[in-house]
Amino acid sequence: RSKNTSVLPTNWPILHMFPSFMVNVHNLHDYLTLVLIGLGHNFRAHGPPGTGMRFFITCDPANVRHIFTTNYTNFPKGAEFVTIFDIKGGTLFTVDGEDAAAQRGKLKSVLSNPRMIASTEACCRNKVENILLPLLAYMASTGTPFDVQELMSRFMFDLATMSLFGVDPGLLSLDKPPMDAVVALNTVMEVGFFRHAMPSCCWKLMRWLNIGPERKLCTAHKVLRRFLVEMMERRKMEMMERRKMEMMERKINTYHFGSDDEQDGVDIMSSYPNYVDDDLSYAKNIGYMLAARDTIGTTLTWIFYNLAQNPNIVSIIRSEIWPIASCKVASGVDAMMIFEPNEIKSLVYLRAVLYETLRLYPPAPFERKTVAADDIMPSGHEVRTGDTILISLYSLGRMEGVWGNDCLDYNPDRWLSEDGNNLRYVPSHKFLAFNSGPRICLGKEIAVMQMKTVIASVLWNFDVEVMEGQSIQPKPSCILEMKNGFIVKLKKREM
Ligand code: HEM
Repeated sequence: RSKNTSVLPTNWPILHMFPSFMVNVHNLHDYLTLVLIGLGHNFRAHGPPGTGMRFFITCDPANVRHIFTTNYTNFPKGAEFVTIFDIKGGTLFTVDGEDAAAQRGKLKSVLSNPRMIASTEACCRNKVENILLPLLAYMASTGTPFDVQELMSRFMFDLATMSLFGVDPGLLSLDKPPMDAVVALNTVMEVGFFRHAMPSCCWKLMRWLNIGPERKLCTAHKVLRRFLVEMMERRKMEMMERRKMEMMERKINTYHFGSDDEQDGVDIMSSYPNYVDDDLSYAKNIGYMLAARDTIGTTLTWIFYNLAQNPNIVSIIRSEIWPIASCKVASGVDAMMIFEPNEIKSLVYLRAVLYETLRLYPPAPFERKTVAADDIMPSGHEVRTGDTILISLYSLGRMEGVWGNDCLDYNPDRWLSEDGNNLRYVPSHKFLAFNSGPRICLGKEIAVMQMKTVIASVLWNFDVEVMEGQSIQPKPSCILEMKNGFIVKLKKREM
């Protein structure tokens, strides 16, 4: 991959590099990658005068370590990020400093509570066994092509809502119920991308006039508010029902030794008993839905896409699963094999497949930080107070200087130790998909468990056939979804 100077953005008088980025906005991640290759992992870009757009764009691991770990207090998310994601305002996803530390501490203890982990595992496993696999078996028996991205989006939406509210909205179903709230979440991420790319005065004017993407976002807010209110109501009803049942059971069983504590639900809302229906709670719930749903749903789709191009890797995954499968009996009408999260936890090659997908297709393709005080990057670049730093995770995973000359090949082996039995250590400033430093993702192990459960169960029971003539490309959004989805057909495996 020689340095191609023809892709470098033209530095126009007045408009600077703004036109080059606007022309390539439909393909921004790949365009940025080419520019970062051409300019040695870092460059500076300015918007038109008066817009305050002063960017330093990087995918240099040494700079990443400096920004996310060594000097991270100097690189907060910043006020502009908060206005861009005003929907998540005041939550962990937009704040810094002590406020972030307090919210993070609380959420970390909620997500690492063993009862919460057990409940998340059970929800995922049951959803795969009772809904996902039978639905896929039906698709296979009727030879119906379907969009993996839509299916995974429905699946993850149900799981994220269940872990938040303890209520299953039931979007993953043969009847394909309307997915307005899913579309609304996607709109939040698409309009977020648009806001990142535009001078803030432009999108703020559009918001004031309620036109274009801002109008779409306004409608999305209304849909999401309605959805969250409905989920809270359903949660209340279901909890009342549960309590009634428990009381009846207590009357019947005079030897009941359980405490009230043990009867409490294990969804996330139960850990926030002082819930009030205000803007902050709304923002927290939306933030959680975006963190837990979009990331995994998107990654699962890219995994199936990559595996479809690499049947040899599918065979290796099946060989790794075989010792577990050979001790089990298939269940259900369609005789399918389901794998317990605990059984597949230690599968090293399957984890390498997830990481290899996240390297090339990180669901959060870029991070945005602000410079609090003038600083010099390890690369030697100076940054000034108020500058915006964009870190391209998408490009970082595709740099020859970081991953070697096969950086564009899909090769899970690169994650394995020499004997293939363990994972190789790769520092998070090189593999940034789950973020790095004190703000590293809090849901990494939950995500790995859910993705492994889905991939192992689907690959063991089905062969995946990709429909021809598709154009696979990322959508311009803050989440790396596919623009046109990914259509496949399934065939039940004979065993
Ligand atoms: C493939 C799956 C996932 C990926 C690639 C991923 C990636 C990330 C990234 C890049 C961030 C930093 C975001 C930012 O700074 O703006 C982040 C933060 C976070 N993630 Fe994840 N995530 C995944 C799944 C999850 C899940 C399932 C949960 C919850 C169960 C979760 C909870 C969080 C939380 C709470 C934060 C905020 C941490 C903080 O700001 O201190 N993530 N994640």
